[in-house]
Amino acid sequence: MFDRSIKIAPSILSADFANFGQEIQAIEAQGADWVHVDVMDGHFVPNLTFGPPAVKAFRPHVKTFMDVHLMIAPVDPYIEAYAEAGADMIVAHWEAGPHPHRTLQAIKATGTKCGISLNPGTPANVISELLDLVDMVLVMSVNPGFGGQKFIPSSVQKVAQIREMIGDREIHIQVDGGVDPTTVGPLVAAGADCFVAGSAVFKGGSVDNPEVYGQNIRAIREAAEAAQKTT
Ligand SMILES: O=C(CO)[C@@H](O)[C@H](O)COP(=O)(O)O
Ligand SMILES: [Fe+2]
Repeated sequence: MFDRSIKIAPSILSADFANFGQEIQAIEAQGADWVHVDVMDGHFVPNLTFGPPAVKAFRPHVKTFMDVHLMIAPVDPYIEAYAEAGADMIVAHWEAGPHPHRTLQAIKATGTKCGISLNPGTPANVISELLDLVDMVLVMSVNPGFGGQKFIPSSVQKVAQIREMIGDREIHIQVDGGVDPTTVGPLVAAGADCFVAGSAVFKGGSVDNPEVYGQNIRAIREAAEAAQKTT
């Protein structure tokens, strides 16, 4: 059955880079639903993060669901490597190349779940012909590349447009960038169900003080569920 419940996916871009195994275990023990891995190439975005060997090293620590957000161009040559590394879902950017349909077919061929992401400057309607291929649409609510940026409010309207386009298809809408207890409510009302949060989850906590992660996750979830009740 399709899971329409609120899902919180902490981004390990905000974790302690010397301690990923324990950080992943801590966020899961404190209520994370998914673990979000941000892959950056220093070309599509001005930052560099995790190659397939790093993702493979994270895999045994993830007991929930690992979504891998590929901010790389070209993307097609690396899809199989990230699938083999253990991604449960691979998300590619619409802007990563001229053939997003082919990219999504390549992701599906690996057997992992499949998502398409849109930058803040990209309108919703470009994915109308791609929706039958995806399990999730990721709406970027900051320009990709870094954690800790300010939420872009027009993302709410884009989520609503995409929810309308999806109709009765079983597709998640994930929002990524600047999500916290103050920004999540309108996103839920617009139709999103999955929320990436980096700084809002990891701020103030550590593997020695993991209860703070729990408090931070609960604060986002409570704000989201409150909005869901009134929608
Ligand atoms: O994909 C990205 C950034 O490009 C994100 O996943 C960020 O890591 C989210 O961080 P916050 O905005 O929640 O701090
Ligand atoms: Fe991300």
